[in-house]
Amino acid sequence: MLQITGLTVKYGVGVHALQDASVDVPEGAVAAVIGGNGAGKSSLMRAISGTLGFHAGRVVEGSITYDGRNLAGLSPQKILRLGIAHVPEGRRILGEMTVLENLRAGGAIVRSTRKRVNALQEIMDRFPILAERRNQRAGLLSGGEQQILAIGRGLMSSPKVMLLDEPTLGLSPQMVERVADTIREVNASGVTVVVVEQNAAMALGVATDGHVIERGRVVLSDSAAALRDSPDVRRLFLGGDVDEGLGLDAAPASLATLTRWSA
Ligand SMILES: Nc1ncnc2c1ncn2[C@@H]1O[C@H](COP(=O)(O)OP(=O)(O)OP(=O)(O)O)[C@@H](O)[C@H]1O
Repeated sequence: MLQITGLTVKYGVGVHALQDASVDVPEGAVAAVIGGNGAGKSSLMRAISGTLGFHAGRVVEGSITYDGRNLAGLSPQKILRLGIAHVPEGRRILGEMTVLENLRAGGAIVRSTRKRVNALQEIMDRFPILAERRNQRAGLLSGGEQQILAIGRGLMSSPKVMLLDEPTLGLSPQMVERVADTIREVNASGVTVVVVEQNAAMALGVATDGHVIERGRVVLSDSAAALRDSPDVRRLFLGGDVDEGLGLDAAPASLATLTRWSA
């Protein structure tokens, strides 16, 4: 469904954030992209959603195709209309606005009023916490609730693909579990998900496929189950048994090199 081939991304004149990165995301998958700080994970998401320009970045080589269509040169609005929603790192909730206003903002670009009303109802039904707090200022929600709101806002455009950038950053273990369940629900409703995480245990716990990025290069791609079982991935990214609870035992990703994979 989404094919990233030989992608090289640069910021300014010097910084290579991604080099020759290739990732295939089949329809219906949950693809986890894991790696340490500064590995290039957010840059991959920005490249897909066409938002690199907001960060003074650009694709200098390679291609991204979605349902066979090359996304090169398309605006973020056009990519959103085609069915790819990006929930960026940091959630970007409008804290002074209500939960409802935040959700409506998510559908503003792509939907008719009638479709927006229907989407809103579906999201309220799916996430009771958002329905209960619909008229409260979004800034009063907990971090985890704000993440669920950010996901709900992304769903307002009825995407076929959702890009989630660090959805569990700064959340309590209980909230990490809740966000993981939300990702599963979103996927079960037919949305293909790409989730970028430093919490590798959470990401590989919900994913079907996984990709390890190290210093701008995709050094390993396999099924999530194979990555969970890989001694190297366990040592570098998991630090515990993922089956024992979504990331609760996870050590932060090590920046130790994975050179033998990148050879
Ligand atoms: N707007 C920018 N201008 C210049 N360099 C940038 C910019 N954004 C990211 N970079 C650099 O590009 C590289 C990849 O960054 P990116 O944010 O994609 O990594 P990441 O894996 O998402 O890291 P993190 O988990 O810390 O967000 C890093 O060296 C980073 O410093």
